[in-house]
Amino acid sequence: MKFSERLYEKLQPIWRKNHAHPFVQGIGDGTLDREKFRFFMIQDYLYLIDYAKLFALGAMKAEDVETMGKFAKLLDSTLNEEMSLHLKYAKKFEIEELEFKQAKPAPTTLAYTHYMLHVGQNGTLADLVAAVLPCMWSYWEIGKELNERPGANEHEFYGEWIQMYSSEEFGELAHWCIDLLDTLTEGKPELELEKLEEIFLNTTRFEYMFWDMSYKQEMWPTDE
Ligand SMILES: Cc1ncc(C[n+]2csc(CCO)c2C)c(N)n1
Repeated sequence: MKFSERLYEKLQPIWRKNHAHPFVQGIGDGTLDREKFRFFMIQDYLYLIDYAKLFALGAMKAEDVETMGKFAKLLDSTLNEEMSLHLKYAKKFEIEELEFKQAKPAPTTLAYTHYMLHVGQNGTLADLVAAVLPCMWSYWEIGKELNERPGANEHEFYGEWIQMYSSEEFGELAHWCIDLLDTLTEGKPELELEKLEEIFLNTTRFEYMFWDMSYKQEMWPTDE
């Protein structure tokens, strides 16, 4: 069994929760409160900055030129393509550039990105890939599912989001990352695989927490 197949089985209960979450359902049927989406976009903008740094770390740790080049491309496309969606949404939701620039990470954003950066900086390339994979894989699955709903990808607010994450380009990205992890884990001892499984599970959990945080627009409780 490929390592990714084993992970796929493990993550099912959390993915079912992700798909059923009112934030995700609200994107799908277009009923999501705009303020919640606005909060999500700003936190996601901060998330992407740190996430992009993981691709820089991936390029550092890559063991061949092809993988290094792919990470470099990903760094570029996260900053210049995926973020352009956020900036487009900023216009729709009247978010000033300054609001992005001055935004501070909520506890879940900070915990999630710092956990990934910790793993990326201190671990192996396989550790790093296990940490970043749930982000790509789960968005692709959610994007595909929502895209199948009649009219969802044409919704005036959330349609573009669905179009982006259900696109072939994002599918290929997720598959590249899955294949890389499978290659890196081939023939590795069980103890090492268990460690990777835990990293993967932690960021899968953080993906759920990110939806939940956004739905609740959760900031620091001490600042309220
Ligand atoms: C919390 C959170 N999780 C996943 C994504 C999706 N995503 C982020 S970077 C990337 C790949 C390269 O751009 C993908 C698919 C997101 N935006 N926010």
